[in-house]
Amino acid sequence: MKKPKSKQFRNKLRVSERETIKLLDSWIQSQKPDSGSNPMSLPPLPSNSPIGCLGGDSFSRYAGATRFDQLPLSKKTVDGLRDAGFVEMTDVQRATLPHALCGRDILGAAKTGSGKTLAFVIPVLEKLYRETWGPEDGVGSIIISPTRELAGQLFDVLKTVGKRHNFSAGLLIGGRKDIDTEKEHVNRLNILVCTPGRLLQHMDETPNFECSLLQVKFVYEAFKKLRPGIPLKCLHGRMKQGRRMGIYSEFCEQRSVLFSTDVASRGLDFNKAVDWVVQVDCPEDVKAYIHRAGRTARYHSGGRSVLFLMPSEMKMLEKLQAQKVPIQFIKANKKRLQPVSGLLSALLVKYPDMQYQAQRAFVTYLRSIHIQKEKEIFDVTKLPIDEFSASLGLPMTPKIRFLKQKNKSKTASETISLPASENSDRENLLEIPKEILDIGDIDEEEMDKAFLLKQDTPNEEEEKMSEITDARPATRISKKKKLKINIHRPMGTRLVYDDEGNALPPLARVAEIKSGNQSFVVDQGKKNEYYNQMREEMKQVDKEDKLLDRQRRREKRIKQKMKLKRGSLEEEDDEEHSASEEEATRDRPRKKSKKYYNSDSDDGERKENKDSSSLAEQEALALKLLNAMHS
Ligand SMILES: Nc1ncnc2c1ncn2[C@@H]1O[C@H](COP(=O)(O)OP(=O)(O)OP(=O)(O)O)[C@@H](O)[C@H]1O
Repeated sequence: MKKPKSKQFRNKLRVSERETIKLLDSWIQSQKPDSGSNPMSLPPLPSNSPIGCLGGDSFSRYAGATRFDQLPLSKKTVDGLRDAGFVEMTDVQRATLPHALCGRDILGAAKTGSGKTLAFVIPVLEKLYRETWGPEDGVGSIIISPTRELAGQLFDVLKTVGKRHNFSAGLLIGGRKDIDTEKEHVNRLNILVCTPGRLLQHMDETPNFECSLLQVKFVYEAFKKLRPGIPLKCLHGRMKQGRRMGIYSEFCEQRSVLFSTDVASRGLDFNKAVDWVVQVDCPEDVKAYIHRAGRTARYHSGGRSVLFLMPSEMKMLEKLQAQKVPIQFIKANKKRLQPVSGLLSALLVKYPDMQYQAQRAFVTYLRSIHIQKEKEIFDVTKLPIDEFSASLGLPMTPKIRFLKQKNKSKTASETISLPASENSDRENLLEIPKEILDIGDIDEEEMDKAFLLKQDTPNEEEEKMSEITDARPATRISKKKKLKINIHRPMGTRLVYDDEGNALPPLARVAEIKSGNQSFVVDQGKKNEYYNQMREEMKQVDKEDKLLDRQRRREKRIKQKMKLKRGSLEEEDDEEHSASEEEATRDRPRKKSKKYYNSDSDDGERKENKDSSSLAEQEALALKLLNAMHS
């Protein structure tokens, strides 16, 4: 058994790691390649050139590197690569890694087997390493693979190259039975390698599985922009532990408002710092209520707590009373209520990025209600969903996908073992027994689900269509094709320009510009009117388009008919022509009787001369006479 490392040794290790990270950061910053440049076009670094810090603030160039050890990588990654036999970089790795390491977004395409996997696995490891991501920091990176077998391969590469790091990682793919075990562990994993369907399943069903930071982040960002005149802070479980502690101590020292998820409700002792605890959503149970409210009135100091409940959640009051929680029921004075939805709509107009945050906040909140067990209190269907959406400033209620998929829960799971020992390098990554890796068929349903997620709000007709196509395998291919096309389709953004030609947010035309600054105020009525008008315009345009299309098709049909008719006439003519030629050469005496057409006939109808045989005889006779005259 390995001797546990002493606290002193661990501290020393941490300090040296922090210094290494500082050095790596300086190296990356000082030598970063120009954005959009191709490192492959630079002369390769000579193999014996010095690497890393060259003294003072000077560092070696890493764009143009040909070997992994010429890049600003952690020793853990370089060692992992070397152990696996990776020394020289492939082209795609040379082209992408210098950009990826300095935090740029990359869209890479290269032929199969060219080494794309390492081109994104290395930056994942390095990013988390330089952020000093630890087990308590939860999910830091998600790698999505279209198929289970590819996900399995990626996971193997990650395990091999990252074996010297201390991250936990998991392979989340469909096709396994017990998802509950996975749900218990997933929030403690640092790197997820998953297929889209399985990821969505966790997003829909796993409590607190939230990888986007969007209940608190939207509310916090929105209030910050509304400038309430008091410092605001935000605390959530997806924050790194160090940052969380920093916010916590700032909040204790400075008079401020802290927006927080339940992460702050347990354990954190704010001392006497908290005057009010405002619970804007219903706690999961009585225990959760007590934990939240318990952040105020610590020790001998006083404090207050207020809880907002929706009418459908009033049963929670009975539960609290049954547990002897002192409650004072307050009915809100409607005159003093100040709706914020108008202000938030204006914010969403001014900061279009926030529209997506608001949508996600809406869906995430409803999902958190949906997955609660106490259904007599938490019933999504009883919530005023449209009002809630409008209260976030959203012009339209987003579609709530998970409500429709209620009973469609897929089977899935795998045995996950968390690292058994801190001392074992190999076990620092989650081990998934290889034999239970499902490398079966490509999961079409997972792919479809992911594509559907991309389509922001499919209309009802499209949904009906997809139900029909689901039921008819023969049309399934065309459905998939359509969805694939949609994925790459540019989003339909409507741009409005001001007099000087500057692009404005979509609702700017119905907004009033506040004098002095560039902020917009959108009147709710005007906005609705605007959308109604747009809808009417679109209906009209649609009608005209359909009419035009019908006309065009009719004309085409007529043309085709005429062509066909002409074609058959010519064909017949040709046939007769060639037939008569053939016969003329083959069998002159049995020459076909001549046909005559009635030139008066407008419709081109042919009339065969009934006296054709006598005419032939007459011709023969005339010929005979002529011959006799010449002879
Ligand atoms: N720098 C390298 N040196 C040596 N071998 C490498 C290097 N990079 C990748 N490989 C090996 O090349 C093979 C293909 O790599 P990888 O699977 O990453 O390719 P890919 O481009 O992702 O392929 P696909 O498009 O088929 O998924 C693997 O066996 C991998 O171990």
